[in-house]
Formats: sequence, C-alpha cells, structure tokens
Amino acid sequence: MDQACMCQKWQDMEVSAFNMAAAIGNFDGVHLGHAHVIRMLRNARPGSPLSVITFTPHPRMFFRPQDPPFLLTTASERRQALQNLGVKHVFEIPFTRAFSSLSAHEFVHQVLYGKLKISHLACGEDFAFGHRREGDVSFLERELVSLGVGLSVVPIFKDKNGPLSSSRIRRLLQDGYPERAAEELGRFWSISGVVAHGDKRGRQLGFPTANIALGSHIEPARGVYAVRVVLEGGRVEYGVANIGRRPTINDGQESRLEVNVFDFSGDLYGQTLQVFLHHMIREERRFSSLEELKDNITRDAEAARAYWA
Ligand SMILES: Cc1cc2nc3c(=O)[nH]c(=O)nc-3n(C[C@H](O)[C@H](O)[C@H](O)COP(=O)(O)O)c2cc1C
Ligand SMILES: Nc1ncnc2c1ncn2[C@@H]1O[C@H](COP(=O)(O)OP(=O)(O)O)[C@@H](O)[C@H]1O
Repeated sequence: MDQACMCQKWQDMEVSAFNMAAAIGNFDGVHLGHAHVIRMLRNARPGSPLSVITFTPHPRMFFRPQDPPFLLTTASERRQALQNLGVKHVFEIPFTRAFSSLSAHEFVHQVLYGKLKISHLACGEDFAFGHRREGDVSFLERELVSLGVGLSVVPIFKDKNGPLSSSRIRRLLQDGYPERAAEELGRFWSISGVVAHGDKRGRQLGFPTANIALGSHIEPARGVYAVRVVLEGGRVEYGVANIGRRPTINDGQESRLEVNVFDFSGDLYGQTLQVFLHHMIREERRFSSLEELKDNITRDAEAARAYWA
C-alpha cells in the first residue's frame, strides 16, 4: 500500500477489504460535482472512513488510445485531490480488456461485493458500468438492495451554466479561462511534473525556464500565464509560464509547460514541481526575432508580477 495516499493495489484488495463506504467513478479533475458525491457519502455514513473506487487508465484512454491526452488530473494528482477532500482509501482498478468485458452483474457481485465488500456506495445519477455500459443506477439499486448494500444516487451538480462536468472544465482551460475553471474545480488547476532539460536558450534570453512535459494532461490554451509554483519540499513561489510549441524557435514540436520562477536562482532539474495556472496573459505567438521574443517575455513577466502584486 502507498502510505502517502492510502492507495491500494487491486491485488491487495481482498486482504484489505473492510466494511466499506465508497464513492465510485472516474473522478477526473476531482471537481465540485465530485466533492458533492463525497459529501453525500459522508452524510450517508457519518464517521466511516471514506473510500473511492476508480479506474486507471481512464476508460476513454483505454477505448480511444489514438485520441490526444485529455486528463485534468493524473492518477497521483487525483489521489492527492481526493485525499484533500478527506478520502482515506483510493482503490484504482486497472482498466484492462478483461475488466472491460465484465458484465454489470459480474462487476457488482464479483468486484464490488465479492472483493471489495462494500456496505454503501455513492455515485452520480449518470453512472454507467459493465460491458458496453449496460449497467445503470436502477440496475445498481436492484442488485445492491438484494445484497443489503446501501446506495446514494447523487443528482448531477448544476450551476448557472448547467451541469458541471470534467469536459466542461477541460473546455474552459482549452479556451484560456483558468479562473472560471478554478470556480468549478474548487481550486486552481495545476500540472505536476518533473523538470527536464530543454535547449538551454532560456538563460541566454535572461529567463531560465523549468520545462515540464504535459504528459497525459490536457493541453490548455497555448500562451502565457501567471502561475504559482510549489517546489519539491513545499516552498511556494510565483512566476510566469508559457504553454505551447515555441513557434519562434521550435515549430512543430511537442507542447510543453515552461516556467520562469521569479526571484529564484538554482537548479530545478529533476525536481517535481506543481504549477498552478491562475491567469492567462496572452496567446502564444511566433516572433520575427529572438530580440522581439525577449522583449515580450520581459513584458509578460511584468504583467505576471503585476497580477501577483
Ligand atoms: C513568459 C514566456 C513567454 C513566452 N512566449 C513565447 C511565444 O509567444 N512564442 C514563442 O515562440 N515562445 C515563447 N516562449 C518560449 C521561449 O521561446 C522559450 O522559453 C525559450 O526559447 C527557452 O527555451 P528552453 O527552456 O528550451 O531553453 C515564452 C517563454 C516564456 C517564459
Ligand atoms: N528562476 C528560475 N526559473 C526557472 N528555472 C530556473 C530559474 N533559475 C534557474 N533555473 C534553472 O535553469 C533551468 C532552465 O534554464 P534554461 O536555460 O531555460 O534551460 P533548459 O532549456 O534546460 O530549460 C531550470 O530547469 C532550472 O534548473
């Protein structure tokens, strides 16, 4: 078991099964709607340790591996965000071919009841599961009642713009609205990643940047952002970041996140940083010279400092 996040491996599940109150779903982003499901679970079972049953990889990645990456949270970011909501145990079921072909009946009886020994389950009203998503909440209700297991079906959380969802938050980030995404997530969206080596041009421009691959994260709107950075060890710093393909110097390459941390000098290579996008300053552009790029980065840094001031 991973102590830090209380995440349990599928293979250990039977051994560690207990009288479990769990919420089930993909929980990508761990947004306010997800928090509502966890809250309903807590209300249904006050005082019980709360668990989440989820899937890795996200089923969409399994069924459509050719699609571009789209996650709001990687598995470890999701564990952390769930833990912050008071979840004690996260069970990540490997989403494999064999697992995807389990019938809804097999999933309830063999996995939820047989292996995980759940005593109460909470899910959103649109939860569907089992081979070809054949199982829905009314099926779940019938089966769980027959097993003496409680069920909380949580209505879809809505705000003035309609139902809150991971895909709505993805669109806000892709359109360059990190503040609006934050209202729906309940926190600013962040990317965690290990600092990699780049082309060593940043320091020549006077703006060294810690480069982080987007990995399986969604690509937000390409451009410049005011960011908050949590260094390894927890120190909080502020900075300016670019997300994109750096068309001035590097057209066509993979998109990445590059952060210049204000008033910092030191080596960040190999460190895991958490970078929170707070505010979009401008779109990424192709400049006609490095000089022009440098002038613009200088202005971006001033804009980001003004934002943080
Ligand atoms: C605040 C900021 C804004 C940037 N804006 C652009 C941009 O609009 N267009 C572009 O091609 N590159 C942009 N860049 C990326 C730079 O080209 C890149 O950071 C620089 O070449 C250093 O790359 P390196 O870390 O691989 O050495 C920006 C970088 C920063 C830090
Ligand atoms: N203020 C800073 N912000 C970001 N990285 C910094 C800073 N000061 C020093 N560094 C270090 O410099 C490296 C970036 O320098 P840069 O010339 O852009 O090289 P690279 O192309 O390898 O990213 C970072 O990975 C980090 O180790």
